[in-house]
Amino acid sequence: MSAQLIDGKSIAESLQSEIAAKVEARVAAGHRAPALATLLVGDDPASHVYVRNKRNACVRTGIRSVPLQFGADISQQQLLAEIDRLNADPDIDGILVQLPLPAQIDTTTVIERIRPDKDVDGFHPYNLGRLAQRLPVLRPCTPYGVIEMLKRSGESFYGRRAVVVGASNHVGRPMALELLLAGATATICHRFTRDLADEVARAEIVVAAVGKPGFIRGHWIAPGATVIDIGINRLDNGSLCGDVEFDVARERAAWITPVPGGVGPMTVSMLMQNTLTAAATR
Ligand SMILES: Nc1nc(=O)c2c([nH]1)NC[C@@H]1CN(c3ccc(C(=O)N[C@@H](CCC(=O)O)C(=O)O)cc3)C=[N+]21
Repeated sequence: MSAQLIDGKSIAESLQSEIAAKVEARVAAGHRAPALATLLVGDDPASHVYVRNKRNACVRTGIRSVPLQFGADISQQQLLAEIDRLNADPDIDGILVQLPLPAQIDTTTVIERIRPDKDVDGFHPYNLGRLAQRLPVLRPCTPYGVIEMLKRSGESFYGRRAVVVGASNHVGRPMALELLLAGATATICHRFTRDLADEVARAEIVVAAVGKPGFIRGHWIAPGATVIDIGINRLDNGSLCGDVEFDVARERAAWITPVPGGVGPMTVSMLMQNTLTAAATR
């Protein structure tokens, strides 16, 4: 049996239409359009796809995009001064600093400088802490997108065994917190996990967030499982692939997300949602 594909791209598009309607209603009620400032430092080629997709999503939802670009040699102090300016600007609702940053800049210092109520990435310790305490405000876009995608495909979480592979601050950890909030039994696996194949084989929901092409072997997947692939790996031939050995996994899973066209577009839609939320709670 071959798994059903979860069409993240089309779910993300429906979500953007709903966000567009809400933005339009706000504007009709006399508010200005929500505004998102994005700060791109240097030019990491991998950032371009994401930046382009964000720009398109802003156009589709009616969110005002304020793109700011800086040379790779900008000092930390200069970048922090930009954030301070945007923090204080009443016409800006959301601030996103594209990661990774060049080596002279300390990422934690930068993230912690963004006002929590403008932190549309949901990376600030305030927002992660709120999620950990079941009181989410601005939620990290990728994990939030995975939950929204599964809800909209009619999947339930209560009591289900979910295994997240990857324990990063921005994806794996908040993913486990989201699954826990949704009622799943959440396990996080990482580089010191002793028997990864066993952990994955026990999972009814597998979420891969490793950043290594084909790292999750298809034969590990339990028959009938739901497989969510967060990996976005660019191969030498220019194509994108996920962390899951897709062709084998899809013959065992009941539901699986493709790469591209799965979680990536959902991340972008949740960024639009967070920007709208930030504007509405201003
Ligand atoms: N502060 C910050 N926040 C982020 O959320 C963030 C970041 N920095 N740095 C880079 C990563 C990567 N990321 C992507 C999100 C969506 C797609 C995406 O839309 N992918 C599509 C497009 C594929 C294509 O057209 O090639 C897909 O998977 O179908 C890609 C990459 C967000 N990131």
